[in-house]
Amino acid sequence: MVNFGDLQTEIYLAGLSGVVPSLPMSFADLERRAEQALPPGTWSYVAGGAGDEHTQRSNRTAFDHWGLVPRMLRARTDRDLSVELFGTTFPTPVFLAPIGVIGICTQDGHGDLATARASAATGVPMVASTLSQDPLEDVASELGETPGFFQLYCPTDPEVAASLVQRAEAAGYRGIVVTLDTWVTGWRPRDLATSNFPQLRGRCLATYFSDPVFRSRLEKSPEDDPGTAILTWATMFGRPLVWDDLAWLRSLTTLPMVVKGVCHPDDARRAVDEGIDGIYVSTHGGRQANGGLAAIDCLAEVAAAVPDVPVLFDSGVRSGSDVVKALALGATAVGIGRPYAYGAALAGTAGVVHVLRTILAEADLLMAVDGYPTIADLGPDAIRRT
Ligand SMILES: Cc1cc2nc3c(=O)[nH]c(=O)nc-3n(C[C@H](O)[C@H](O)[C@H](O)COP(=O)(O)O)c2cc1C
Ligand SMILES: O=C(O)C(=O)c1ccccc1
Repeated sequence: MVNFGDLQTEIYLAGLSGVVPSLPMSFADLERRAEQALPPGTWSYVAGGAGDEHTQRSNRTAFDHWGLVPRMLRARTDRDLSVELFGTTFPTPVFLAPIGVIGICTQDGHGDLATARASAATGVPMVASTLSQDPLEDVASELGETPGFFQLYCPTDPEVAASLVQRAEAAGYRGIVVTLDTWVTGWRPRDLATSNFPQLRGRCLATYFSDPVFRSRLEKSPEDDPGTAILTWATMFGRPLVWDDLAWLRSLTTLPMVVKGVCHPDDARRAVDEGIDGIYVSTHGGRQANGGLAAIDCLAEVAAAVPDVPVLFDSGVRSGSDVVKALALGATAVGIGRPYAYGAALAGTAGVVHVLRTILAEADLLMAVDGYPTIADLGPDAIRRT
């Protein structure tokens, strides 16, 4: 297992032999190099967001108006970053957020597998997207000892939805994350300007195309008639989910079920009342709705509303200090999104591992310096709005 805290020592010691890191040490550098590494269409799809990207920017800038409060004389060398999620203890409080085009972010076109290998190497769980270049079973088989979760984009066809969930369960995923904020695609000027939507070009549909129920809806197989298969996918992609659907969704599996995209405490409370096991606060990285609140500003209120279930969080996390702030505001675990896609673009599995190690090493050192040796120490007193 990778040791996160040792990264700083490792880098300085290597420097004594004249070796400097080949991969970026700051998010700004990572982003710049990923832009050079990715094909332009993939870059704008990943980096872009909805509308004029105000929400996407706010997801980032909002972290700046939260400040951690340093506490002294609480130094400890036996720091513990582990968290418990649905009965499993994970070594760190971060996870890999679902990224539907991670498959095409690596040069070999198997970025989902590369990410799963990074998850296996680090113990950082992956939330595998419905939209993958390799079928969900193949992704699961690369996860090694690290438990994974499956993210469901609920299709309009209920039997296809049930099939996807059953396959995820059979493949060994430990929970289902149902994304609620993407039953239609947000207005994305960068992609519209280039008429580029990767899935409509047949990318990242392997889980669908390998699904027996989806295939039964086609006259010809996706191999024989990919055009019709893609259009059929596009027609059934997003079920307009309403509260009345929740009991049915919940009945599809006995695995823990998490709902993603919740930003209002009433929605969180109601979902938990209706049997949902975890709440995932997210604004989808500002890719879906523009003109909204920053996700980090929604977190504390949602977390306070559902004290008895895990609260996952993503949107705008770029550094270890962002992770620590989200934990202090009530997250149980914090999702890394675009940064690992950029790591994958630069160096596949090694790039994803590098991004996770840098973020976690910074989080660990920050907790050390600021006097919060364990995650349990990071309560509301640890953070203030400036
Ligand atoms: C290129 C891209 C593809 C994504 N695909 C999915 C997906 O398939 N399912 C999903 O629930 N969220 C998806 N997301 C949203 C992420 O899970 C996460 O909410 C978002 O990336 C967080 O914002 P950040 O990357 O700016 O931190 C995607 C995000 C990006 C950037
Ligand atoms: O790009 C996304 O964020 C995403 O997850 C998605 C995938 C398919 C349709 C709409 C959004």
